[in-house]
Amino acid sequence: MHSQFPSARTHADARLSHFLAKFRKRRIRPSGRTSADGGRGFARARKFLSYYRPHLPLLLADLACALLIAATAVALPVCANYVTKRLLSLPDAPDAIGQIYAMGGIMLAILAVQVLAIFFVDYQGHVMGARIEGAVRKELFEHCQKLSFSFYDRQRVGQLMSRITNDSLWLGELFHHGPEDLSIAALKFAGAMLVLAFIDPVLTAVIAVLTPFAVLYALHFNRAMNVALQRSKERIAGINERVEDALSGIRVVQSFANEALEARRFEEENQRFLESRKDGYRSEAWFSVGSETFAQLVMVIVIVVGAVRILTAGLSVADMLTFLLCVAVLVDPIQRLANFVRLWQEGYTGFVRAMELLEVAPDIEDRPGAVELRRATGAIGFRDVSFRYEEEGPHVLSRISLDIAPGEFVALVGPSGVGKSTLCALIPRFYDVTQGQVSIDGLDVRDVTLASLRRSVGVVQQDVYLFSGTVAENLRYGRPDASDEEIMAAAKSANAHEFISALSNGYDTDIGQRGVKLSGGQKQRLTIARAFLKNPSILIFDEATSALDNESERAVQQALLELARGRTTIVIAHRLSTVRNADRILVLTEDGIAEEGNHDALMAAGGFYAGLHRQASI
Ligand SMILES: Nc1ncnc2c1ncn2[C@@H]1O[C@H](COP(=O)(O)OP(=O)(O)OP(=O)(O)O)[C@@H](O)[C@H]1O
Repeated sequence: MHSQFPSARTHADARLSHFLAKFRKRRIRPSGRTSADGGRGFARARKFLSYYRPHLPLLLADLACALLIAATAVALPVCANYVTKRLLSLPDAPDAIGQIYAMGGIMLAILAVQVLAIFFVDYQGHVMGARIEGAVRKELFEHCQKLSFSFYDRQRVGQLMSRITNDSLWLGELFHHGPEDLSIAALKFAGAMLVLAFIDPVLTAVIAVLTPFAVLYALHFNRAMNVALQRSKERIAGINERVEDALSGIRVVQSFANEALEARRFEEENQRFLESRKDGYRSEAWFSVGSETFAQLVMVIVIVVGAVRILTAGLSVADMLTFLLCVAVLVDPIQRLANFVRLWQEGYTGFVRAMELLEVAPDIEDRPGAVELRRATGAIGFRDVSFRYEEEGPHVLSRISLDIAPGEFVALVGPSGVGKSTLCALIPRFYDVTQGQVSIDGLDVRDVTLASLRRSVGVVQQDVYLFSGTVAENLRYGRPDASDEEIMAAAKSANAHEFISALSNGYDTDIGQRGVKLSGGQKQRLTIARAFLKNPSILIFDEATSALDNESERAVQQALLELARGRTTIVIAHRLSTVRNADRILVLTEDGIAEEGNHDALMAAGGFYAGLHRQASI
């Protein structure tokens, strides 16, 4: 059964225009400015560092271990130099063998320290990274909960999910390896160069000259990898969006037999993702080849130049051996940096995407000094209210003024798309008025805290949304601390107890995702029971227009009347029976509130409402 009121535009039209309105809105990247922006880059760097604050002791221990790893790595060639240069040159000294064993012992002790430090860094460092990653994900999720309806009108859920889940996967590695790899690499490099400079400054200078070329090469491919990774993150978000859309709407997909179409669309996204991955891997391969070549090149140069200097400049074989050992220590930071750069790219692009989302300020927030709305009596006032969804868009509501008394039951009727739902959405501040004022108990809704406002207003929407889980869990959403008895009482008041008891596990029955295992009328009664538990002073009920059989409709109707008792109620009414019960009927048209009064008065006036009613009765 459809709405008993014929509409100026059909519902299908209204939904289509909703859809088009949404589509027309430019989907922006969450941040209006680019990540290249300098000031923002600085703020992000500070934000990045701030995540370490709760883990400072662990970070310091991590850095101390990094220092130990670097120091022990450089110490081993120095010990080798001592053994080869000092002890082997005096093989006849009485304690030479003993000293060699002693040096062996020292080197084993150094190795033991190194192993312990590596273990600490690997284990505790990763734990720290994972904790920070969890904190960022939590912050993202909590932030998303605060963003307003208008934000979600513009964004796609699949894309947002990708930012919260996929993109944050590398953050832990980044936060862990960032300080550790950089400090180990820098310390090892500096330590090895220092030892090398002591042994042979000329050979060291040759290596020092080569290093900037390696750095420039790395920076070049670093940038290419960055671009490719950013793109592939956007594309995996596109895949997420497709999956979310196609699986959430699987019933529509299958009923239109459009599985092949969806598969084709998915494959397009999949291919685009693959292409961006390929670009990334190409840059990565060039990068690895370059760093590996540099390492090998240094080794060859040391062997050749070192050998020449043994013959011509009196460099000892022991020094040459130490030199080669030091070059191995020197090459490690270069390879470590190469790995780190890849990791940095993955992690940092994810971090930037996370920050872009965190930088979106909720446009509906508590004003400074907002007061608690104590148990409201439920008087609602609209003063000269105008509203439009977009800055440049048309006004949906123009200069509406209206007073609703505490406890009044008001039915809102009118053609589809004139703004009935929009008008109601302004009361709990799902959107803020463009002009004018909405008040509850004489207080501007913008002057009270959002939490207390939304506690006072219960909304039962036409598009029933239930969460996966059991019946009881869904009901408890209305009041998390409700007892089992209270839940049952609410279900009884909402005419839902009987059908719930008949389910296989009663209140513990799993209702499937979004309540797919329940009928439309049953779902609506559950949401009414949820509102009973919430017990708000003001109730907004967007009556379902979809088919409910007579019995279901009666059950929902009774539940609604029961729920409305003692509270201010606004029903966006589609059924004659609801309208008849109302204290006052408001007819909203494109020109504003065209008529108001009770059923009899409006019928007697013979205006728009009477016309609608007559058509509906035919
Ligand atoms: N989130 C939105 N963004 C942009 N435009 C919107 C949005 N929601 C609604 N609109 C537009 O605002 C107008 C009023 O919509 P609203 O849903 O308030 O009408 P309604 O009278 O409740 O319709 P119905 O009876 O069909 O539910 C419509 O033209 C609609 O396209």
